[in-house]
Amino acid sequence: MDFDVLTLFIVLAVVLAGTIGLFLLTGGRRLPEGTFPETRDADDLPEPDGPAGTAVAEDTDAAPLTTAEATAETVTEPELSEEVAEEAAPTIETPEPVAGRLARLRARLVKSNNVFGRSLLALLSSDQIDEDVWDEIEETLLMADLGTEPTMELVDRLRERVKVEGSRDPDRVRALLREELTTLVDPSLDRSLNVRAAGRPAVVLVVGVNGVGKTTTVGKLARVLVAEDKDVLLGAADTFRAAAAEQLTTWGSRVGVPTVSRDEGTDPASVAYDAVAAGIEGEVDVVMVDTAGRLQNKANLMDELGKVKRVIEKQSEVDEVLLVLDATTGQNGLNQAKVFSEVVDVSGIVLTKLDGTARGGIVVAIQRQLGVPVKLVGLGEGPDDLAPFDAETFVDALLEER
Ligand SMILES: Nc1nc2c(ncn2[C@@H]2O[C@H](COP(=O)(O)OP(=O)(O)OP(=O)(O)O)[C@@H](O)[C@H]2O)c(=O)[nH]1
Repeated sequence: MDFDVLTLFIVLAVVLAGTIGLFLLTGGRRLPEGTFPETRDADDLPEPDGPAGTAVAEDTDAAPLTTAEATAETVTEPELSEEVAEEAAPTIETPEPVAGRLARLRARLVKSNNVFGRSLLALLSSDQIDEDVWDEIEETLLMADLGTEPTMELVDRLRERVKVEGSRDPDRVRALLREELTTLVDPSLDRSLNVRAAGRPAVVLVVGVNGVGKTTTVGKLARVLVAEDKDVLLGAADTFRAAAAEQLTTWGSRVGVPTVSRDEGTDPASVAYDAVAAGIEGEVDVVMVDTAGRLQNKANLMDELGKVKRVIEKQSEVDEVLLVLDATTGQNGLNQAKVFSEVVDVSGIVLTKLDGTARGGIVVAIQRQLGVPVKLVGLGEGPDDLAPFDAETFVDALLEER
């Protein structure tokens, strides 16, 4: 009898202990069979109905838990994920749309450059165009950095046409000047940017002397490309100054574009190589490589630039080599353009700071000397102050009445 009581007592104790243990393990919730989540990737889970996460937020008290609910509870820490989301999503700027940007920049071009056009018009409309007037016209063209040869050519053409037509009517004179200037600026040149490549990113290399606006141009151009829905990656191959890489990174991050940069003093060719490799790996549309400013008469620096291009070419063609020239340096830019072209085969010119000068004639001089088209113009320090160059718009802006 004593033995039976003892056995019963032991059995009851074991059952009670088991029940308490189970209760503690399950936290008091009833778990339906086969629904307890093992840790697994979210990808393995069935799609919950409705927007992600809402079911968990609304249903926490209801039993039983579904697999998705239970897993979400295990894996997701809402406060933590909100913090991460905030940190990972900085405010991305939306670049100015093309139409608005171009209208604004055209007005700026008119403002700084039509002094040149208007004085030409005034001279050509004068009652009597004697030798003094022709000398003044010549001087105006030279002052605008048109270059000697194009100036002589234009004056000859104008002399001839004014003589034949004999008209001083301002509208007629404007039309005539417009035609001749447009011919000089050459609307037939292909000014499109080569930023499309089949099966790989297009590679753009940006070069020039110090302080002309290379980094700014890369930043502005990245915005233009982002506005055109292109995936862009930047390479900071200006390793002379740490600040240059920071400047570029800032430009990029403002529009959500990543930048590959390395420590100051790193071989710029290796940074360029890494940037292009990252672009290929990430399957971006365009990789733009910024380089350090260098004087065209420093042979070692020009050799270094040649090496940057050659090293990139180990894994990709370079589709566009943009030489950035400061319009305010006038004819000086021509020497730079010549030497850079010999070293890296320049395919397009970016003429910056055209907002600060009435020397728009440099466009003609450069194209003549190099046979390379001006493709872009910088018209201010603002992020959206870069415009594609168009011969007719440019000439119209020169001759526009304000
Ligand atoms: N007004 C005006 N300023 C410009 C334009 N483009 C660039 N700048 C200014 O020119 C200065 C030099 O620009 P950066 O982009 O740093 O020139 P950089 O060629 O990269 O300079 P380095 O790397 O030192 O050779 C900056 O103050 C720019 O804001 C432009 O189109 N108009």
